[in-house]
Amino acid sequence: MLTFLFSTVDMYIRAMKIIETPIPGLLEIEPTIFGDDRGYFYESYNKDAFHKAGITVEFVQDNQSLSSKGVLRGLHFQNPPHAQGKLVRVIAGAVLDVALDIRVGSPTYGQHHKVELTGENKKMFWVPPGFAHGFLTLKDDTIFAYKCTALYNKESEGAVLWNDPQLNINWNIDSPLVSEKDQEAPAFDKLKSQFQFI
Ligand SMILES: Cc1cn([C@H]2C[C@H](O)[C@@H](COP(=O)(O)OP(=O)(O)O[C@H]3O[C@H](C)C(=O)[C@H](O)[C@H]3O)O2)c(=O)[nH]c1=O
Repeated sequence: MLTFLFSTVDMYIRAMKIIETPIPGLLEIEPTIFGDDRGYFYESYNKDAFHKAGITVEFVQDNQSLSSKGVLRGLHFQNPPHAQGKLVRVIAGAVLDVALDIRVGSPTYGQHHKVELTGENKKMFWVPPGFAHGFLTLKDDTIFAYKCTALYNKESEGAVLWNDPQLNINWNIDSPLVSEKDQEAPAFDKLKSQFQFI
């Protein structure tokens, strides 16, 4: 029975359910939501629960952004030694969130995983260092919040072109609102990734 309770695919930890993705290391997380006639409560981060789930990282910076519908931010990363792991979620609204494996030597190098994060589903997504990250907002007034395992370091920032056809990411949109910086990001085959798969 214990084995069943702690299967490797869905581990039920006190405050959350961990769901593995086709890319090892990328995890979807469903927190336990406590609802009552006032509304809801949930732990958006619990160090003990995360460490028990194997996410034994320390977060050092929290970020938050507001976007209208049809905004695409990404695909971004910071190069080593400033690489960031990100625990991302949507406080209000909805996004299609994407993480792209840019670790040289990884069996899933160049592959991505998509997940819809919304204020309703309160789902979270753990994106370790070694992935480029981005999202497309699906609703107006979407508030995106995330914890980072390394501080912002502008000089180490890198990006991959969001609609590079070789990545085959289906964003379901032709013309999102993208920053000039993101529109000029290099194609994946021009990326000289500094991340090694270990
Ligand atoms: C990321 C960041 C930005 N900034 C400043 C730099 C710019 O003056 C301004 C907006 O930055 P940017 O246009 O890069 O913001 P996003 O496009 O939302 O970037 C983020 O979007 C994707 C989805 C990510 O995963 C990254 O965490 C991050 O790159 O905030 C800071 O001061 N600190 C920071 O940590």
